[in-house]
Amino acid sequence: MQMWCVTDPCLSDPLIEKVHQRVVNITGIPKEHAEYFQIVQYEPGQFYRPHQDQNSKADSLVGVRLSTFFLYLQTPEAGGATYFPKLGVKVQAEAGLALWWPNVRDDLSTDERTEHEAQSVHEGTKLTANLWLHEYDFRTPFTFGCNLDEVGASIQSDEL
Ligand SMILES: O=C(O)CCC(=O)C(=O)O
Ligand SMILES: [Fe+2]
Repeated sequence: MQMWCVTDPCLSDPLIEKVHQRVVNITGIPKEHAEYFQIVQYEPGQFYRPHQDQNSKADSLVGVRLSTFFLYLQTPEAGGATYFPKLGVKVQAEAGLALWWPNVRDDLSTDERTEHEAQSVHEGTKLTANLWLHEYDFRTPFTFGCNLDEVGASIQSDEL
């Protein structure tokens, strides 16, 4: 199950604002450059195949998805790790932890090294949040109703 925190009451929730402000403090990437929090819940047997998060054209209005800020909100009882096969890094899902990784190289080409997968949850529920951080302002064109599919930042392209 997934949902986007793109309308009220979620969007202006003080906790969401506070978490986003912390992301801004850590990354230095302005709030407007972020997509909206995507909340994803995995039940036993659910996973997300290996992929790269960058899906937005470099010459698009919003630019590339520079990096991913990823939060674990609920710890599953078993399984559900995030695995970066090219880096040989596996992070066990644990509520309160956050990961921040780059999706592109300096020349804005996709950085295949940060390909990753959500491994299958075996027991319990895993709850997470993605926040994709763009090169340019994402929120203003989104608010004005620009068709972001056409500019390459399809906010609904991520599937479980
Ligand atoms: O849940 C995870 O461990 C990773 C999820 C992910 O890669 C995504 O939603 O793009
Ligand atoms: Fe991902």
